[in-house]
Amino acid sequence: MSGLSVAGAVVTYAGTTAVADVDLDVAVGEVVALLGPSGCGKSSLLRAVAGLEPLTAGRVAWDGADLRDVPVHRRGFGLMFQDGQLFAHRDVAGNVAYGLEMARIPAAERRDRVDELLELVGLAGYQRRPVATLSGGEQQRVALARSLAPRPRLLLLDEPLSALDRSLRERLASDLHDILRRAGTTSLYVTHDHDEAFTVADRVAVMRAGELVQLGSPAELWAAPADADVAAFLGYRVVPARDGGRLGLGPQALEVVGVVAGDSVDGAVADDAGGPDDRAAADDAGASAEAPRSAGDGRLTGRVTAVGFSRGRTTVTVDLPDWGEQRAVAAGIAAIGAGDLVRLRLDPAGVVEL
Ligand SMILES: Nc1ncnc2c1ncn2[C@@H]1O[C@H](COP(=O)(O)OP(=O)(O)OP(=O)(O)O)[C@@H](O)[C@H]1O
Repeated sequence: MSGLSVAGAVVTYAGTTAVADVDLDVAVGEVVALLGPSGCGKSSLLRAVAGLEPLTAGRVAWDGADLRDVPVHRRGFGLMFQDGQLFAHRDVAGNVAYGLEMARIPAAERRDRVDELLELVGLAGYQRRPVATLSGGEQQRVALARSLAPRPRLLLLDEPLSALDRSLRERLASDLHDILRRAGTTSLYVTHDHDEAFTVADRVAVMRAGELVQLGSPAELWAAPADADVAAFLGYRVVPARDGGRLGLGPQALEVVGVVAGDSVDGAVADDAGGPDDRAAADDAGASAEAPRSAGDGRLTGRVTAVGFSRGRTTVTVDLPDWGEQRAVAAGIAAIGAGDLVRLRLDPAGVVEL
């Protein structure tokens, strides 16, 4: 079985092109995320796969069979949206059983399947709860159970977590990863959040202005973003490199290795950090209280403008010559404050050349 195949897909609205010539395959059992900023065409592509939006050109096929003339409800695809759109007058079990009733599954079998699904989504025992008494996260778990119940051959999820707050979103994204794998459900997952895409998906398709600009596993995308825009969208800070090109600094790329006593920054230093191959900068850990050397020795020095604390680590914002304000981690530096002059290490593993 070959799964989903999208070829040359174009979606237009009154002359505006929302999806421009997209090719995308999703293998059976695979979870692929469509990732991109608002308005880039993710939902339009998802809706075209569902059959909710007509294709202006191209084709959508499942297991090699063109779905052009197959209406939405006959595609065997499940749908889940940001707002789970639960039936308020039904309890949790009634919601999960909905698709099974439509498919005329016998009552006893329905009950077993509902129990199994609630167990899978972490809501065992919730069968009789009115949905209005559930938290937002629980409601989305019910919505997920409901869309998985009829065993869709493809599950289409459109920003299923975006109405939830961040910590809940992170936890549910990781649960979703496990649930979709355990259910073995082939899935296409729309999100504008790179962390969510990386957590949930096997492969991520980055979209921009209607086009698919890069497709790869989270590790592949992170290791080699297609261009500066993709890098920035994935969370890299794009800065100029000394060769006239650009570098992407990952969130852990800069580490404070010491506070410089007194003195001012002696010459521009940012252009001495050449990037991943600049081992001189990387090796420069250690000494903590000496004046910066002159430009050319591969050291980075900058002035702290703000100090924060995030997930158990001290982070600082440092103003660097040529690179402006950048975030750096400051593990193990006890006393550090705004105004301090600090020396930093550039970790080559956290930097990409663009
Ligand atoms: N029904 C419609 N009629 C006209 N234009 C539309 C319609 N739906 C979407 N568009 C336009 O098509 C483009 C792509 O929209 P789409 O919703 O697919 O993007 P998206 O990446 O999913 O964005 P978001 O995350 O904000 O939903 C946008 O410019 C949007 O304004």
